[in-house]
Amino acid sequence: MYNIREITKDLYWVGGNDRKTSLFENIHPIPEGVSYNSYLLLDKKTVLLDTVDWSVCNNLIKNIEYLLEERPLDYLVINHMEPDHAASIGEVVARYPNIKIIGNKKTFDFMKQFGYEVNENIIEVKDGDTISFGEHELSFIFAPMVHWPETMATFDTTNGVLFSADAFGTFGALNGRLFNDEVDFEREFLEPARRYYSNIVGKYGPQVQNLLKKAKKLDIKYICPLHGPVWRTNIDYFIDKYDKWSSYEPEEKGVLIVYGSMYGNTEAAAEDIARRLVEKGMSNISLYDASRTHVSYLVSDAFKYSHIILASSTYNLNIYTPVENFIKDMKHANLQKRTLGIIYNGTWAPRAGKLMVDAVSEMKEMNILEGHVQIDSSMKEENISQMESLADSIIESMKSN
Ligand SMILES: Cc1cc2nc3c(=O)[nH]c(=O)nc-3n(C[C@H](O)[C@H](O)[C@H](O)COP(=O)(O)O)c2cc1C
Repeated sequence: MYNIREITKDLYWVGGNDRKTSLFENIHPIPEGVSYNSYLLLDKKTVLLDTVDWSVCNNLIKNIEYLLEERPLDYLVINHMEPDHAASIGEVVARYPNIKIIGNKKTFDFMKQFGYEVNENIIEVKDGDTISFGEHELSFIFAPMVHWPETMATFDTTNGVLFSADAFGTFGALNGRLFNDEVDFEREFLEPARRYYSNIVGKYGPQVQNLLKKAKKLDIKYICPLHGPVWRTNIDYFIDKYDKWSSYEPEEKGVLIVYGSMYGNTEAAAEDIARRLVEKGMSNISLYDASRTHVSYLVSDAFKYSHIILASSTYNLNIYTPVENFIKDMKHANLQKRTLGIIYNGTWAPRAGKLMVDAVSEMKEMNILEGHVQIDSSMKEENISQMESLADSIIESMKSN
């Protein structure tokens, strides 16, 4: 059975929702599900913009068949070759063998690499090229590394629809809604959107900035991403979030505290610093046990908050592995411009402190506050003044930021 939504004249959402996959990219938990968006333009010619993940291929085919009635499918635009959007290309081509595929040189290189036949039925476009399909003219805007090298966005110059590929996407199934004004975005989607951005696209901030510069020159009326809601109101709100995230500016003054603790003593230190911060007036705090929280949530909050406190016990002369993993993932996401406090623990060779400082020092524009707190197995009276002064330095550094 079909399940489609009309977006604007001649344009339909023909994608599907996935609530079965537990790990997106086989890494990131998605308890909120995810949508794979595909769009069908019914002009003099018919144009499908991207396909979907294999898990919802049947939904896509039913939706296309319903809308096309007896018409052929003339064109497929591939904005992104990642399999969560491209896995259904083979099925679409098998059903519509005369379809012409529009992409760039790298799109077709990747199609071959993924085992698709690339024959004479392709149209290779260059950055800025346009093609008219009747009333609608589509312009192709290259967006390399947002988030693969072949990625492009497509802009309908007739009605101002931007097909933005993975940019402006988010985790979260749509549950019948499609447009941003049909959901409570801040409540339901902002955290999944931040977690999606920071973990999937976060590394490519400069490339996202390039796309935003190109987008500024367009009169955008709708943003149609490959995951999550379609934007048709308050578009600047989401563009502003993207501008912040991609320039690595924190969204909020606040403190993310991440601890790694086997027997609870480092955890007690994390609790202690949290309480001191609140008593000094800073209550915008998130505190996580790195062993129990998937690292994608930690990276997401690292993009959100201005300050991070790392509290780790020493583990076989190293940083406790889940905390080390978090630092590595922040580095992989290219996170910058944060202020950090360090608390570390050890019983005979407390090396975690120095190792955390070394690891964070390799990242750009990270301000590591002086006065690292060393705990010898468990917190003692003599640690209280150190904790107090770390809390004071955090509050003080917030004033100057
Ligand atoms: C497997 C294991 C390895 C450890 N390795 C070290 C170490 O190399 N150096 C050290 O000073 N303490 C080491 N410790 C002690 C921990 O750092 C100890 O758990 C900590 O001081 C107490 O903090 P916690 O209650 O937060 O775990 C190790 C403990 C365990 C269980």
